[in-house]
Amino acid sequence: MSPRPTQPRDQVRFLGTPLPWLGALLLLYLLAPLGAFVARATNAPPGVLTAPGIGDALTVSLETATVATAIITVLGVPLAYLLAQVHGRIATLLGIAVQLPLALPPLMSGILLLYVVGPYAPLGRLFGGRLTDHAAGIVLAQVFVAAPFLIVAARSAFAALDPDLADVAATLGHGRLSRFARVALPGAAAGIRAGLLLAWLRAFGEFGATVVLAYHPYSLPVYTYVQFGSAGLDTTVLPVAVSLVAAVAVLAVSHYTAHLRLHRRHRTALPPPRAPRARTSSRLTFDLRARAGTFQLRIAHAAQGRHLAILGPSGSGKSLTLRLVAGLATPQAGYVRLDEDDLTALPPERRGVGYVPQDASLLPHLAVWDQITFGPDTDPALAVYWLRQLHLDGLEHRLPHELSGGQRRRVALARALARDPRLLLLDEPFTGLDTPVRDELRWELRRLQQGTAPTTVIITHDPEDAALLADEILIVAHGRLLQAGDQREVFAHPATPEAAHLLGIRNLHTGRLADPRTLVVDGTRITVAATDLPAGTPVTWCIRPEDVRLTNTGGHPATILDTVQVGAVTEMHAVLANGHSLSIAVTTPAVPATTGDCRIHLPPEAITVWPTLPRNRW
Ligand SMILES: Nc1ncnc2c1ncn2[C@@H]1O[C@H](COP(=O)(O)OP(=O)(O)OP(=O)(O)O)[C@@H](O)[C@H]1O
Repeated sequence: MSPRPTQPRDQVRFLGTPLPWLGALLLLYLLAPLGAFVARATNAPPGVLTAPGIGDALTVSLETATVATAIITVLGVPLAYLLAQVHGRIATLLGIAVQLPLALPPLMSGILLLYVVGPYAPLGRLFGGRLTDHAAGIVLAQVFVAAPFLIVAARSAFAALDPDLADVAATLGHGRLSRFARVALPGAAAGIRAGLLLAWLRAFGEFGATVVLAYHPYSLPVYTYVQFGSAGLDTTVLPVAVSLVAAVAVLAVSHYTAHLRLHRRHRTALPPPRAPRARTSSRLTFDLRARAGTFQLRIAHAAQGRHLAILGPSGSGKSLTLRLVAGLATPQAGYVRLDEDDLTALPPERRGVGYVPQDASLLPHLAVWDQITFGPDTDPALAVYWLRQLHLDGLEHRLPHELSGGQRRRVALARALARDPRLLLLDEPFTGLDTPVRDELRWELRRLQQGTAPTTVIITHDPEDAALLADEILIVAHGRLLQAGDQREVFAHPATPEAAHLLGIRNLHTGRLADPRTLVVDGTRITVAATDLPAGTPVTWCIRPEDVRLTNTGGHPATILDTVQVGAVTEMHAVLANGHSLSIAVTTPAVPATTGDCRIHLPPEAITVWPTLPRNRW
């Protein structure tokens, strides 16, 4: 989402505080010397505006600063990337080490460098003393003092990247180097550009280390120092003016290029579409043990169905399971198989698995067509097929921020499908979408599943997603499998109260068995299908709202407190005489909105009973 522009009212409020005055004070301090310089320069006697040798000094400074910045870029960007990847004590130590040159007075940095590249140091001798008092010495000094500016800025930019982008790129077939070049570099471009500018400016203005390491040839700052020392303040007017002009020119160019758009928009004609080749659906089998921090996951399943849903509460290990299957996380032990193929040892880019993370994770600098064909071996004809199937025609040139939430999800889906994966992994694909968009996309996905889409595994919190998009359900909680099986079977017979809760069954209560066929709930006796539990067992029981019947005779007295018509379903909130709440859902015939006394029938075969165990939670 793009940041909200500052409103004029906000600005007015800001102006009423002391903050602008504090900022203005610093700005005044920063600009005052420049103002004073301009005043002095305009009144300077004409004779001081000549400075023999200044052209050479300027050339030396421009060239050495540019070469130093090039070296800093080639070496510093990979170092910054590496530093953004490592964590812990080593990362902290490395971070401190690369920032040390910032803390040292440049003069001392020059002295330290002399120990390494000076004429009597081993490296200096190796180069016949040409690393000092030479342009090479200026470059070495500039690299030392200016490199931290790039490294610090680029490291922050790399660290701020959404890791899902690299994960998606991996599942699309991009190896490590390609992910660095195609995902990390463009993503961190703004930070790198800012770091480069700072590094160049710092290198251009470098004096302290340079004067120790390479007094000759004169760089512009050293030349200015020499002029000042030998002929006084007035003779520095021209060198200072030249420095200012050069710095302002570089800042202006940088400012202009910062607004140039890095992204490309697709302009060529699309090829004719090609449908994915028909194939038998693959069966997923896995047995995985993994750790994430203190969290332990142990999950195994041999899928019988073609489409799996993993249902579970937040933090139960659903995403971790999906990432393990995709190869984006490493298990402590176990395997992942697709049919007879063992994927366990394969990196994500070679698993042939499509992955759609929770928030679509589109690359911000790529237009829709480039997103969909981002996989290195994506067939453009297949990409066009999915573009059309997912109703994205006409949006090819749009950038992610120009798409709606639903369109972004469609692009992410098309991108994963365009590589023709054998297995499609979807991590909560409808989160954050409003109901109509969610419904539309859900039915769209179901249509694709029934057609050409590959085997799918979908993670969801929503039982409706599972009912619509899976023929097999896995319920996980606390890193363990609670129940797995055919979708209808799991919905009809949840294995535990926690599973029932996750399946969205609302009428979940406790009671005690008077005998294997009679449940007592706060004095109300309810007949259940025969259980093999002994009399006196404390139990948890449930009945689906749609299984509760309104009746004229028999049943239990109850009071309807509220009735709501939700589409074709009438939902009622009732209480039994003992005060227990019950949800009732009636589809046909339409029930008039009503409240008041009634009688309800709880069919014994619709009631599920579990012995209450101390660890049962929902
Ligand atoms: N990098 C990590 N370091 C430490 N713990 C982690 C890490 N990644 C995940 N976890 C922990 O692992 C557990 C499982 O995480 P996971 O993302 O798989 O949950 P989830 O079931 O997908 O949850 P949600 O529905 O909220 O996305 C959580 O308790 C989480 O805090």
